[in-house]
Amino acid sequence: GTVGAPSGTVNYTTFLEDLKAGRVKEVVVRAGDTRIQGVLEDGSAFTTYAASPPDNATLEGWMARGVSVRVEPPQGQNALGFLWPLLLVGLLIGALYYFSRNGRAGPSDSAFSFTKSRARVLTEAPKVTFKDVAGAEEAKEELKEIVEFLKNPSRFHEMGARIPKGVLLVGPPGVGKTHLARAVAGEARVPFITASGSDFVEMFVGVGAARVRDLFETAKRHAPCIVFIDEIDAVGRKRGSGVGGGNDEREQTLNQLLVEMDGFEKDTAIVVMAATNRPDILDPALLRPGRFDRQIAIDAPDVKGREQILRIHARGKPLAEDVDLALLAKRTPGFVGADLENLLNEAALLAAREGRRKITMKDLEEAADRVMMGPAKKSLVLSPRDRRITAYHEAGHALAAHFLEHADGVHKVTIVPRGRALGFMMPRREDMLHWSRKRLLDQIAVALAGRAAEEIVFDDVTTGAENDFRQATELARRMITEWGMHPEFGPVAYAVREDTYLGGYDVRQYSEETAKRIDEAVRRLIEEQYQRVKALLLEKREVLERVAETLLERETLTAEEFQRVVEGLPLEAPEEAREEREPPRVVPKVKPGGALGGA
Ligand SMILES: Nc1ncnc2c1ncn2[C@@H]1O[C@H](COP(=O)(O)OP(=O)(O)OP(=O)(O)O)[C@@H](O)[C@H]1O
Ligand SMILES: [Zn+2]
Repeated sequence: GTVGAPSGTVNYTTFLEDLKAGRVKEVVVRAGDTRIQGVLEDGSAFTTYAASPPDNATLEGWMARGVSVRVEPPQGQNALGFLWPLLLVGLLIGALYYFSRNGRAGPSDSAFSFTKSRARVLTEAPKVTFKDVAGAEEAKEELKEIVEFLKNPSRFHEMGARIPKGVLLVGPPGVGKTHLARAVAGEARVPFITASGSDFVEMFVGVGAARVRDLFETAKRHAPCIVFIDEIDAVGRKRGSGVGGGNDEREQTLNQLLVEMDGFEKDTAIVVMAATNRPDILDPALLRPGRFDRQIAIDAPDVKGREQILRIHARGKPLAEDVDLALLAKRTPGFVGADLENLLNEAALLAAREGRRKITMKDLEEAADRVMMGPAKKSLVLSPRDRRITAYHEAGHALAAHFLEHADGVHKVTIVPRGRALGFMMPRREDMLHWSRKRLLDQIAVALAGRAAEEIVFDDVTTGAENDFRQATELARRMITEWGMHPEFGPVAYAVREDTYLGGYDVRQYSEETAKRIDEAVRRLIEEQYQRVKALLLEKREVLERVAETLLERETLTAEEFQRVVEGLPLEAPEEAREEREPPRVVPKVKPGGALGGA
């Protein structure tokens, strides 16, 4: 590869031609992402976008052509990790299927070192401004001061005002940390110099430190400016915490960074912004006054924020009349900016592929499913038995979601496999802030309902409920240890959650003996809910059969279709049902009680 070769964006077709002609040397893809980056034999770098994330067979095909393929872990992994337990009740995971696929592909064997370009300098101020950043109002407010400073540093210096040198943006992946930092530079009309923490992670002692020095030399030449370091945790990890003790190279790099931050003269107008989703693993020295002493948290957007983000990214995209972005925002809890941008892009591709001129609501809904779960695997042929099990499992989730008073109702239930799931039931959930005890219990019951249905109908159970159990158990445990919702344990915080944005991990605050009691109580709580939901399904056995059989016939049921099947009404023929779909009727549900936060 070449160092810092400009990475031009090419058409996917061009890429395929290059591929056929043997001109492609290396590619890097991110699992679940449509972006493909690579290097041609002549050393030039390129970027292209596939219509859907390349699957293993495709990657194997490329490898067979002598291309060296590297697959990086999915970007949205964390965002999804936190979304799963909250949004998707009822993944039936084909564990065996999944593992066998992954075991076979193994593209990571052929990893190669993709030469990282060093700091990228945008000498022109970026065009992005605060109005391109939706939501994040508090963050923008806090950053205004920095914008003012960069616009007119001497005024601040004359006043002897102390301006933060370093600002740490903290938040889960894809919430727009980079986007926001770029907007600060855009607002202030100053150059934006970016680097990623991983650019500095090198094998050879001294290289990383030299790059840090380089970065700040560049910055000084362009001041006033913003230096942005993405993934600062890659260099900023606590010292001495490396595997097997110290890592000289990394420590030297970190030390160099500290030296540089201390070293600006008082009147240098450089603001260093950095982003991380793991503030907890940063070396405390980085957070000291005069370094990254200002932290700004950016959270996943709420429904309003999601709608605004959708509006921003829908600009310039032709939307059909039936498109309701507010409704789409409601249906995408847990989605971050990057997911929403991706969603609109996927929808545009879907419409374009079918030769339509406008993006419809159906495109958007399909795109949302794709972003969440990966593209539908239409070609995956399940055995009749697997299909039946999946249908009953998902029907179980759906019935529980429908009949339990405090559950969320059904938005959609399907046995079309997607991503790792063989089917799923998507609840009609609109917000995730208010969780009452009753709602949580129903939620646990809904999660367990898939397995309960399997047990009732097949008198046997499968491995497909792994994720359901993880979800149910986590909720049960948190009800007891964090939310004070178990009579035996009272309103005591047994566990304090560390704010890692990675699902958090618990710092235990209780004795061994309490730990045992908690485990026992979790087990009892889950067992109770399992029995409760199993009794419900037994009572509604007829409806269960009806829903499962209809699923086997139609594969997917929308909210209204599900409602009709439950009531025993006939469905329209599949085609018409699709064409003239009425807006879904919102079945009013009991509004959940007091704000519990952190749910
Ligand atoms: N609040 C927002 N308003 C508008 N667009 C957004 C917003 N948040 C994210 N996006 C879009 O999502 C894309 C990804 O965001 P960005 O790369 O800034 O996220 P990030 O938090 O830096 O993620 P990572 O930690 O993975 O680098 C951006 O290109 C931007 O267009
Ligand atoms: Zn399930």
